[in-house]
Amino acid sequence: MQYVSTRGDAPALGFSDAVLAGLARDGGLYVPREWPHFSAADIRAMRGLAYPDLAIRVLTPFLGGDIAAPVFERLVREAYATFRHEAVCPLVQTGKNTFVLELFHGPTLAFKDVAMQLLARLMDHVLAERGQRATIVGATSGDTGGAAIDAFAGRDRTDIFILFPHGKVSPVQQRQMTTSSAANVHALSVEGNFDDCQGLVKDMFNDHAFRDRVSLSGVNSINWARIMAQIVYYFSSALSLGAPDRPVSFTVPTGNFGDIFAGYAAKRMGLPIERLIIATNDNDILARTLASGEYRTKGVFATTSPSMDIQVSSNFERLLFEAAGRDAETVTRYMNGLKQSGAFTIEGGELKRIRAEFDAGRASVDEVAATIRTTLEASNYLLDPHTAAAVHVAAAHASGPVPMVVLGTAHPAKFPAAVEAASGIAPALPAWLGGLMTADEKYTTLPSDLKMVEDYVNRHSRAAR
Ligand SMILES: Cc1ncc(COP(=O)(O)O)c(C=O)c1O
Ligand SMILES: N[C@@H](CCOP(=O)(O)O)C(=O)O
Repeated sequence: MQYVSTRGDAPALGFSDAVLAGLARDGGLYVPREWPHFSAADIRAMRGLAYPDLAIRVLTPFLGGDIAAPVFERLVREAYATFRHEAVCPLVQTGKNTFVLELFHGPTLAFKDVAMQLLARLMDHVLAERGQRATIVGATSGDTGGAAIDAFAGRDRTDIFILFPHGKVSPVQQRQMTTSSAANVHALSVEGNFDDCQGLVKDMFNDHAFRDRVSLSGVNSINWARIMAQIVYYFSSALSLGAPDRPVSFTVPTGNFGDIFAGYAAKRMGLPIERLIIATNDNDILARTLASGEYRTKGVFATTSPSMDIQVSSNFERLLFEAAGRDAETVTRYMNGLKQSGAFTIEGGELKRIRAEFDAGRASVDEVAATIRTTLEASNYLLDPHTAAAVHVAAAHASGPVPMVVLGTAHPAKFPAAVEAASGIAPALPAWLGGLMTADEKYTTLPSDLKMVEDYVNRHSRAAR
């Protein structure tokens, strides 16, 4: 299996190289050259597999032989042994034909753990085989950072630098990043918003001299392995609901478009997915884009679902590549428009292809709060604000006999203030995270300035030459 860049101007890479590369050298994102495909019989044969076994079955075609089968199997089993639920990603019924797929039973209580626990082990393995070190730089609106720090803390071959927006993440999220005592962990509080942090990370990748000097790698969903690992839970949940003999729809709380792109990938691989529904909060650029065909950034609003407070939705580029028939020139033109004027217009045929697979809706802060309250009353189920945004949007798209699965992306205890204000219940952190809110914090505050951030990384990375 080879991976190609959405901008068409970077060399195609094998799996291990694509994992280490993160962003392609032409600024694009790697996607598999072709989608592996499972027949209905293949999918039927996956029924009853435990989550790690399913992950091995679904993901092996992406490896292209780069990782030996027994090694991959060990890494997968170790990754999912860190989860506190036997099913890893259990499916819970919350309504007549509606379900929440709980993705928050990993070490940091968000769906990011599902991919990050595997990615850290994969990277470590590849670096060890090659006798190399890497510098990992990541941007977070709250959850990726904590998950990455948990997964990479103490690993000798990597130093990890996480940029989070100063004062714009929840206290629990901040402490998951700032209380690590591992010497290879660097939490950087950037004076800006998430888009600024993500822009800095992409600029570091596009500064090739810097990139090569520090052996830069990325763990945001620009990294193909992040998307890849997230494909598995679409299979696990659809199988529980009768796939391949019964279609399923998914509503996904969306920011950077990574999680829902994994659903699109699952569909391309043969999983019978009826609709993929993008749920946004007040930062509704994707809902506006699907409605109008124009992708136009405007200011970021602070909401009660901070991890979705995003305007530049990185993985939408991967979908544009597919919708444009894999025409990298079209994608490059769109992305240049975005860089120059903060906007681009999607052409008719592409928009039609996107609308054929996706719907979109938005939940305001008030609608999120009302959904937390009404779901608790009706189903005795406490939602976090991100999942609540999706439950609100899903209600408008539920269609007859097709089950609707909402991706439950975070545990309510990560956002206790918003959840308590909405429901009157202050969700407690699990006992094993009990010391988090009293542990000492360690982080560095930096302006949103490329040179200053690069200088910091350069001085603190053991991979820097
Ligand atoms: C809790 C939560 N829900 C939803 C999202 C949106 O996911 P994605 O960025 O993959 O669209 C995020 C951030 O990524 C998140 O942390
Ligand atoms: N919501 C994310 C933003 C980064 O997304 P990623 O999936 O590209 O890592 C977060 O919580 O940090």
